[in-house]
Amino acid sequence: MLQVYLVRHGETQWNAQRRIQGQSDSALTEKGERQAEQVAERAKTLGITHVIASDLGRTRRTAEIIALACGVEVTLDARLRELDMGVLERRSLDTLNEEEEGWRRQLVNGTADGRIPEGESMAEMSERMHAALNACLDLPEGSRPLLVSHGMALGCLVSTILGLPAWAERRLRLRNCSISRVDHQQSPWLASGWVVETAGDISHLDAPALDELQR
Ligand SMILES: O=C(O)[C@@H](CO)OP(=O)(O)O
Repeated sequence: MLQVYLVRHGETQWNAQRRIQGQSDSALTEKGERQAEQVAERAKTLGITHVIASDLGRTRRTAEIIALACGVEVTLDARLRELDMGVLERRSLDTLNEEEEGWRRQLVNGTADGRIPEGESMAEMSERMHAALNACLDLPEGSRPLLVSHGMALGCLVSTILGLPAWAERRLRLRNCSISRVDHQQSPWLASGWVVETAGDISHLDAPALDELQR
């Protein structure tokens, strides 16, 4: 049975400032670097054979720290990027006007194909995230990959594996450097395919970051 570990990157400057990143980027904070070290220590005990990361800077940096601890190289996969948040990228959550806040909320309230202007829908992101996860099935027998991605992207992946709609992702709190695990099982009696073993585990962190919406 293939086990795949899912890690959100460490806290960034813009997470701490409540600024929207999407496919734009900001550097890890000092706390984010420490979180990455702590998740790397945990990863070292898990027998990780591959570290595969979104190609954005914050995930690359987190992945490099984890890969070094695990003695493997980082592979980049752009399908693991955060949702493209179009015209709202780089904006502070606290400066959105009513119309802009409406666009943002459409993403998480079930509006069919809701998207921020010039951005991506949850359904589109779900499709590319599942493609990246399914690519792990082609790794050699005995592989144990760890994917480094983003809050909404991983939330959407885990939600849809559970059978929830892609926009239910905010019902899952995936904090910076949390670990989730999904397994691919083939069973004649139980659901075949991906199952969620654990989601949002932060027991390896000494001081978990607040989610940017909680701040
Ligand atoms: O893009 C962002 O601003 C946030 C949204 O949750 O995602 P992440 O920090 O996980 O990249």
